[in-house]
Order: sequence, then C-alpha cells, then structure tokens
Amino acid sequence: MLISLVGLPGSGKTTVGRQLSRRLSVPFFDSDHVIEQRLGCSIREYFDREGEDSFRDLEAAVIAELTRGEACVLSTGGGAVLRAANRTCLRERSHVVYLRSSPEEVFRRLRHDRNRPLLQVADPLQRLRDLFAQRDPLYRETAHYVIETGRPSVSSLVNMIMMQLELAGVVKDVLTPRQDTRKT
Ligand SMILES: Nc1ncnc2c1ncn2[C@@H]1O[C@H](COP(=O)(O)OP(=O)(O)OP(=O)(O)O)[C@@H](O)[C@H]1O
Ligand SMILES: O=C(O)C1=C[C@@H](O)[C@@H](O)[C@H](O)C1
Ligand SMILES: [Mg+2]
Repeated sequence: MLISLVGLPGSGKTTVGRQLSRRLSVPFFDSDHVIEQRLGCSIREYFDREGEDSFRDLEAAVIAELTRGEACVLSTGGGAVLRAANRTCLRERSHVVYLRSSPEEVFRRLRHDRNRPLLQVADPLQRLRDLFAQRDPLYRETAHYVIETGRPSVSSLVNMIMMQLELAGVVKDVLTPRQDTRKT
C-alpha cells in the first residue's frame, strides 16, 4: 500500500504525511528530503544555482524510484504535479491524497518562512494565488481523494485520510482498539 500526498507548498504534506505513516506503520519518505540528501545542499540553493528545470528532472527521477518500492507514505514537493509523467506515475502506482489548502491559509502559515524558493518574492500571497490557479486542477486530476485542510488539526486530517482509505478498502480496522467499543 503506497499512499502519496500532493498539494500546495505549506499545505501540510510533510507534517501530515509523517503522522500518517506512523498510523499505518509504514516508512515515510518526502521527495524533497530525499533530493536534498542526494544533492548535499538545500533545494533553495540548487534552484538558485541550476534552475527549476534541472530540479524538476531530479524530482521526476526520485518520484519514479520511490513509487516503485515497498509500501510507504510519500510526501511530494508542491510542484511535483507539474509534469505529466509524475501525475501518471503517482496516480497509477499509489493512492493519492490531495491536501487542498487555500492560498490565504498557506500564506498565514508560511509568511515568515524563508526556505520555499517560490515564495521569496515581493508579493507571496499573489504568488500563492497564481500557483493555486495553475495547480489546483492538476492536483485534482492526480488525486484519488481530496481533503480540505481549512480548520482541522494535523491529527484530525490524519483521521480523515484514514477514514477515506478505509471506505475505499485500502486499509482495514481504522479505529484503534480503545475507540472501537463494539469489539469489547
Ligand atoms: N492542519 C494544519 N494546521 C496547522 N498547521 C499546519 C497544518 N498542516 C501543516 N501545518 C504547518 O504548516 C507548515 C507547513 O507544513 P508542511 O511543511 O508540512 O507543508 P508541505 O506541504 O510539506 O510544504 P512543501 O510543499 O513546501 O514541502 C508547518 O509549519 C506545519 O507545522
Ligand atoms: O511548489 C513548488 O514548486 C516547490 C515546492 C517544494 O516542495 C519544493 O519541491 C520546491 O521548493 C518546489
Ligand atoms: Mg514538505
């Protein structure tokens, strides 16, 4: 069982993905982190030095590799869906969850962040609105499930994803023994 998470930068893919992997007892991978480990530098530095195209090549190779492997939760970079090959690969080889956040919500979370290269611009909120307009259709096209991230906490989002996966028959017995009083 391979679960991947897609969504805007700051939608919670890494945070939610890590907790989800614990709930499912499977390894967690974040394509951004795998790329940074291989490069030995931050994505931001690499972007500045080599440009976005070169980064996207690396990202596509890492996604192809990770989706060929064992069961895991895979959090993807916010721009992974830009390439058709990544969209196909993710959709065919994994159960894809779109963490759908509004640009305003992401802006509130990330306004002090300096590590997301695409947001280091004069008007990051406008940039997020542009990214959303361009990418929301691509995230939807890639995803099997759409989870709105508006109000819920990270653990509520994990519960919502687990319920969706159970409804779809991907996982069984989502309720923990303590919660599932029917069995006691
Ligand atoms: N549901 C949530 N409620 C409150 N804060 C959240 C929620 N989800 C994520 N966050 C916070 O928002 C910030 C961004 O989250 P995270 O790094 O997981 O996003 P991401 O989707 O992995 O971003 P990127 O695509 O840039 O890697 C973190 O500080 C995280 O703690
Ligand atoms: O939204 C994007 O295009 C990106 C998001 C990050 O996760 C990184 O993958 C990188 O900074 C590019
Ligand atoms: Mg992340």
